[in-house]
Amino acid sequence: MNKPLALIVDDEPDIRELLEITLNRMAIQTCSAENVAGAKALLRQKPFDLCLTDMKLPDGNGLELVDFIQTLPDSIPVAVITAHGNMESAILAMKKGAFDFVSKPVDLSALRLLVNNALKLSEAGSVKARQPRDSLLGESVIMQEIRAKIDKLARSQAPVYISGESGSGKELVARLIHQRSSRSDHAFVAINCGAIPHELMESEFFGHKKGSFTGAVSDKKGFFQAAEGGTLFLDEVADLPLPLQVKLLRAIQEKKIRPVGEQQEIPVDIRLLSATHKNLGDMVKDGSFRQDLYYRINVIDLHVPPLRERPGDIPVLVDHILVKLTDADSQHRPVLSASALAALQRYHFPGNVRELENILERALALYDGSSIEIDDLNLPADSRKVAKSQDFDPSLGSLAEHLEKIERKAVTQALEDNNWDKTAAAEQLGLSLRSLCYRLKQLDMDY
Ligand SMILES: Nc1ncnc2c1ncn2[C@@H]1O[C@H](COP(=O)(O)OP(=O)(O)OP(=O)(O)O)[C@@H](O)[C@H]1O
Repeated sequence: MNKPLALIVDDEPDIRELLEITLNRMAIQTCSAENVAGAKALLRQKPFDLCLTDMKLPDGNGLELVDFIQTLPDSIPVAVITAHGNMESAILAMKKGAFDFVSKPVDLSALRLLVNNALKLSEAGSVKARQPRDSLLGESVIMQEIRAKIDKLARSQAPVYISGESGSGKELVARLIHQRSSRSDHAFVAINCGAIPHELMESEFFGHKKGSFTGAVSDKKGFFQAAEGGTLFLDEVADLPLPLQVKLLRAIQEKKIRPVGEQQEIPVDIRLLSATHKNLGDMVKDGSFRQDLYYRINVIDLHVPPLRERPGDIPVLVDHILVKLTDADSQHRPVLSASALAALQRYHFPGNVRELENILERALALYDGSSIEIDDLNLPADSRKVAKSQDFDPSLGSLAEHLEKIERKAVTQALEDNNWDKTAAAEQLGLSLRSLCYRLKQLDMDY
């Protein structure tokens, strides 16, 4: 098998040499450049598997190379070498598509981990070819965009902050990023930060040594060590108490943890994903969430929109859930009447996909065995009224056309009610301003 080929870009000969020796010992061939121009020329000539670049170069900076590599037909993993403590440039590089960073002075064991992760990424198409075990369903434009973003993010080590309402699919998104990444052979550890008693948090996160406190009867590994080599998903990250936020920030920044009662720090290799249904930005403003931690975990932001903003996803979700709940194949699953489906598409789903699962589970217990009707869904009375008055009649057009008509009517009504003030109309419709603008564009009603 051919040895992988890495490009090293640094203007300091000593550092170039150190990196070359380290990589050569890992059976990786290397080429070096001392500036941006030289690096670009080599990148055009040779099929590299990886690039390691210093940030400060005589004729420019490493970010230019990160940008340049994204434009190549076969983009390769690129990691930046940053001055110690300069998290800003590391974060900026990851936002631009660098898959990770290492800080100076370069810790060789951290470098080896990084290089191994990078090379797993470039194993010919292995990431893309890997079959996902879970799938994020939905044919709406926004869901297609989210799936494409997941594929892209799976190739990076950057922390991702997933926002969205409860039950909208944030954990599923996190699992998919992990399953499609080079870390998928290691653990995906999902933690609900709101469910851990505050006094146990430090030991749960970082582990403890036997005898370090009453009740510590043996050494215990924490979540970080459980996720070693894999992904740590912090759900409800907004619920972390301030003292733990400080410790978490340190662990992420240094890539090291110190178990309770232990003198030595232990290096850890995890990818951090986090989520919450709360508004972390507001919490930073009111001082209940640390700005520096927010900045660090929110390198890449991925928003999962509520189900009511993508009613077009409901049919495929219904099919999937009914198959899952009844263990039937897709041809023998129970079916929904057209009016029941239309009612679901009108419903505002405060509990999102999780609520849809519950509604269907209940309906399966109630329906008469032929098809699931509106009454079997047990939706709140007001949403049923609307649905009945707007029943779907297939002779008048397709379901998509029918839904578009309803949507157009509701949007126009809200704009008229609010004197064409988009912000107020969005509020009335229970949408963010951004989603209203997006919908206006889709409906060709942009003004
Ligand atoms: N697009 C989707 N395709 C298939 N299943 C989905 C989709 N979105 C959500 N689900 C399912 O809905 C349920 C809730 O999703 P998930 O737990 O990921 O939501 P969440 O946003 O993390 O919720 P919470 O904020 O309460 O933790 C899960 O069973 C998940 O598999």
